[in-house]
Amino acid sequence: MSLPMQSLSLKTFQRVASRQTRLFTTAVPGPSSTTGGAGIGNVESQLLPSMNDAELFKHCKYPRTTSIIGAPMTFGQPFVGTDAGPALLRDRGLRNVLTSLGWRVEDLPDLDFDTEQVSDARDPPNARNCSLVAQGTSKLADTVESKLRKGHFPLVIGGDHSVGIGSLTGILRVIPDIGIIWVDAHADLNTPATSGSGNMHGMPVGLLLDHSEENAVDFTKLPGFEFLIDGPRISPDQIVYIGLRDIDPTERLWIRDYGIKAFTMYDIDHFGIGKVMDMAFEHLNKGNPNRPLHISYDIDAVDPLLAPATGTKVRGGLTYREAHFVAEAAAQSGNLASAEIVEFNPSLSDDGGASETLELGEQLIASFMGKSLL
Ligand SMILES: NC(=[NH2+])NCCC[C@H](N)C(=O)O
Ligand SMILES: [Mn+2]
Ligand SMILES: [Mn+2]
Repeated sequence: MSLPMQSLSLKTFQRVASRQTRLFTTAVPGPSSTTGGAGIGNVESQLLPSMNDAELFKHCKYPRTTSIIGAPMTFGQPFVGTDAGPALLRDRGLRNVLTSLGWRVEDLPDLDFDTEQVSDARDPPNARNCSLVAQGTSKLADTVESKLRKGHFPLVIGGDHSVGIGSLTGILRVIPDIGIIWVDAHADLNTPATSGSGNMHGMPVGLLLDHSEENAVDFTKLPGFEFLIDGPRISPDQIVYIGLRDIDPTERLWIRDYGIKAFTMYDIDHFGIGKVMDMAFEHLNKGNPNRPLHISYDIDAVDPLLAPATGTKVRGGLTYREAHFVAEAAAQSGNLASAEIVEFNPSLSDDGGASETLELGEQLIASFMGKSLL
C-alpha cells in the first residue's frame, strides 16, 4: 500500500472506500444512463438497500444521477464571452468524463436567459443588469431546487459568478443547512450598497448573507429580485472561503465582523492546502460530520498563469495541485450534494490560453465529482 493511503485515518479511508463502492455499483450501463428518463427512479430505488441509506439519500449523500445545468450568464460582469462555458465544456466531452466516473448524466439544455422579455428601465446603476441577472438566477434557482428534490446532484456550469445567487437559493430551499465551500480569488460579498463596480458577479454571497439589520439588502429596490424578499439566507458560519487574495474594504470588514471563516492565499502558503482543507471541513462539520456540502468554484481562484481565460484575474493564485486538492478533498468528504464552476471567458485569452483554462475546468470537475488518483 502506498504512503498516502497509510497516512489517511481509518475513518477517512472507510468513507472513501464505501463511496467508491457506491459509485461503482451505480454505474449501471444501458438505456437508463441516458438523459432524463423515467426509468432512472426505478433503478435508483432498487439500489437503495436499507432505510439507513434512504436517509442518506435524502441528503443527497448517495447520488447517482447528476444534472448538468448550463447557465450561460454574462450579465453579472462587463465582458462578452462568459456565456460560452457550458457549450465548450460539453463539446470537450464533459458527459463522458462524468459517466466514466460512474455517474448517470442528465444533460439538460442550457437555461434560456431570454433578454427580450426583460425591461432594464428600472435597473439601479449600482446593480448593473439587475433585471436580467434576476430573471436568470430565478430560473436557475427553480431548476436546482427541482433537481435536488429528485435526488439528483446539480452540476451548474457558468456563466459568471452571479449564477451563484440562483444555485444557492435553489439549494437552500431544499437543504437549508448546506455547508458552502467558496473557492475564489474574491469574496463576492458586496451588495449594491457597497460594490465599487456595480457588477453583480461580485455580490452572490453578499446578497444571500443573513446580514445584521443595518447591512440588510432591500430587495424591493432590485427589480426582478422579489423572489429573494422572503428567500432563504446563508448564516455567516455556513460558508468557508478558499483562495482569497483580492478583497474590497467592506468585504474585509464584514468577514471580520461576521466571523466568516476565510482561508486566504497567505493561509495556504502558511499551513499548506492539506491543513487548510482539514480546517475548512472541521469548521463546516462542527456538530454534523454528515453535513451536506456545496462547492462553488470560481476558476479565477487558480493562478492566472494556469487559467488565463477569465475576467477578473488576480496574480498569486492556487497552483495546479492546490486547485485539484481542493476539489479532491471536497469529493473525499463524501458529503458533496451539489457543485458549480464559473467565470470561464475564452474570448479574454488567445486560443491556447482558452483551451488550457477549459481543460483545467474539466479536470477540476472530474476531481470534485470523485476522480481519485489511485
Ligand atoms: N466573481 C468574480 N469574479 N467577482 C469579482 C468581483 C470583483 C470586485 N470585488 C467587485 O465586486 O466588482
Ligand atoms: Mn467569484
Ligand atoms: Mn473571482
